[in-house]
Amino acid sequence: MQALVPFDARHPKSRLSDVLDDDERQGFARAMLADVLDALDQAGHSATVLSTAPVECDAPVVVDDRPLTTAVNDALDDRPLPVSIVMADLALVTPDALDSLFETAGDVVLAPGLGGGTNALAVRHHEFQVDYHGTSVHDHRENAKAVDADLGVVDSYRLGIDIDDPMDLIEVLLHNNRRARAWLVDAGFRAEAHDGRATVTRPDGKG
Ligand SMILES: Nc1nc2c(ncn2[C@@H]2O[C@H](COP(=O)(O)OP(=O)(O)OP(=O)(O)O)[C@@H](O)[C@H]2O)c(=O)[nH]1
Ligand SMILES: C[C@H](OP(=O)(O)O)C(=O)O
Repeated sequence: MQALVPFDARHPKSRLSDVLDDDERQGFARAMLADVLDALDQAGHSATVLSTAPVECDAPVVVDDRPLTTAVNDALDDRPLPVSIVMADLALVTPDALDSLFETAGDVVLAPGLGGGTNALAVRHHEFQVDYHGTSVHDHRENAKAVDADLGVVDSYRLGIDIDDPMDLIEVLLHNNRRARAWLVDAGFRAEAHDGRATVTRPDGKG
């Protein structure tokens, strides 16, 4: 299945600004993007990055600086279905997790994110439209119903965790073994246990 990977190359991961400066957010976002692209490649799927600005990565890049929803809906209209939309901040994703998305039946298959987002989609219905931000998973359920699209949902922690906030970084240190984790370790981040809970520290840096 063809995959679109939306990526904000201009101002990525602003919710991490308390622990990463501008350059660091650019570097970390690109490390997560590379891991997502690797997983898609290993799962045997061709990926195109739908980016707000040119970006160096191991996939073709389409630059579209319009808002996410507009850019994705137009990209869907321009391509034969099925198409998946896999977010570039799914640092825990693996080929097996992606297979669970692609193999789940439905005209529209959702991989919900924590907090109401839509971390990944598989679209097999030509009238379905995306509507990101806010509680997009609810909006996508409604949009599927509005066009009589059968809905599938993937129950996957590796697809369900996107890296938005500083508290999400522990998941990368614990469950990613690729570029995103290496980037955090090189930047001085460490996972530590305190009072039975895993926490992230960065002894020598911001955060
Ligand atoms: N092409 C495109 N991708 C976007 C846009 N906004 C977000 N994305 C990507 O969509 C995915 C999920 O969005 P967010 O979690 O909001 O990512 P983000 O905008 O980098 O993070 P914040 O600045 O903290 O909101 C990420 O992989 C982003 O890179 C956009 O306007 N255009
Ligand atoms: C793009 C957006 O990501 P979030 O802001 O929820 O991380 C969404 O999933 O609707």
